[in-house]
Amino acid sequence: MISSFFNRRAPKLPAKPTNPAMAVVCDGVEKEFGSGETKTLALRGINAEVNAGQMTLLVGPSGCGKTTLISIIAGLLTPTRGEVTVLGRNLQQLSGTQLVNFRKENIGFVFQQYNLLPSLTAAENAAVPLIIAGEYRHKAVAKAKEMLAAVGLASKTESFGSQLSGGQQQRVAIARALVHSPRLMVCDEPTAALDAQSGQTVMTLLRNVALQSDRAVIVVTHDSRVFSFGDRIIHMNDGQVTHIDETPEAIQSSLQSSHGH
Ligand SMILES: Nc1ncnc2c1ncn2[C@@H]1O[C@H](COP(=O)(O)OP(=O)(O)OP(=O)(O)O)[C@@H](O)[C@H]1O
Repeated sequence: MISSFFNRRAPKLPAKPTNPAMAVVCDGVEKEFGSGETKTLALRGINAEVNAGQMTLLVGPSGCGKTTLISIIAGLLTPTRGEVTVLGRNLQQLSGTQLVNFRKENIGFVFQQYNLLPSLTAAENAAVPLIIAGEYRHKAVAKAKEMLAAVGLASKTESFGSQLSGGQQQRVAIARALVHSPRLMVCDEPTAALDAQSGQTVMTLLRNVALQSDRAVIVVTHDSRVFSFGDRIIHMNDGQVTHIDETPEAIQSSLQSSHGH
C-alpha cells in the first residue's frame, strides 16, 4: 500500500514560466558534425539569451560556429545536446511538421545572398512567403507592396532583381522576410555583399522596420562597421560564447578594439 503510494507518479508541475522578454534561450547547446575522425564539435555548450525588443549581434572569427548557432535557433538544424527555447516554445519538443509551421509563422530569414527569383518582380518576390502560406495572390502582392514602401522601395515594386542594386535587392529580401510579420528575424551576414553606405541603410531598416517591443532581431556579422547598431553583442570563439557586451559603452569599446586590429 505504502509502496504503491510512493510509486505513484508525481503530480504534473505547471510548465516553467517563460520570461516574455526572452525571445531565445539557449541552454547547453552543443553541435557535432560528422563522426569518427572527421567529427567536428562546432558548438561546445552555448548558454545565451536574446531579448525581445533588441537587436543582438553574433560576432566572432570565421568557423567559430555563428551560422551553426543561428541555424539551430531558427530550427533549421537540431542540436546534438542541449535545448533551445524560441518565443516560449522548446524547439526540441516540436514534431517535424510543428517545427516547419512554427518557422513559417514566427521566423524571418535574411542571408548574404538575396536569393530573389529572377523571373518575379520585387513585389512578387516579397509576396512569396504569403503565397506559400495560402494567401490570395492579389492580397499577398498588396501586402508586399506595403512592405517594399516601408523599406524605401515604393517606386521599385515592378522591377526585377537584375534592375536593382545589391542594396536594393537586400531591401527586397528584408521586405520578403518581414511580410508575414515574424517575431524573430534571423540575419546571416546581411551586409557582407554591400558597400558601406548600403550596409548602413540595411541595418537602419532592420532596426526601424523589423524591431518592435515584442520582436527580436539576430544578426550574424563579421562587419565591425555595423556593431553600433546592436543593443547587445554576443562574442563567440571556437564554439563557445566568450563574452557579451550589454551596454553602449561596452559595444563602443569592442568597436574600437576591432578597429585596432
Ligand atoms: N554541415 C557541416 N558539416 C561538417 N562541418 C560543418 C558543417 N557546418 C559547419 N561545420 C563546421 O563547424 C564549424 C563552425 O562552422 P560555422 O559555419 O557555424 O562557423 P561561422 O562562425 O558561421 O563561420 P563563417 O564566419 O566563416 O561563416 C566549422 O569548423 C565548420 O567547418
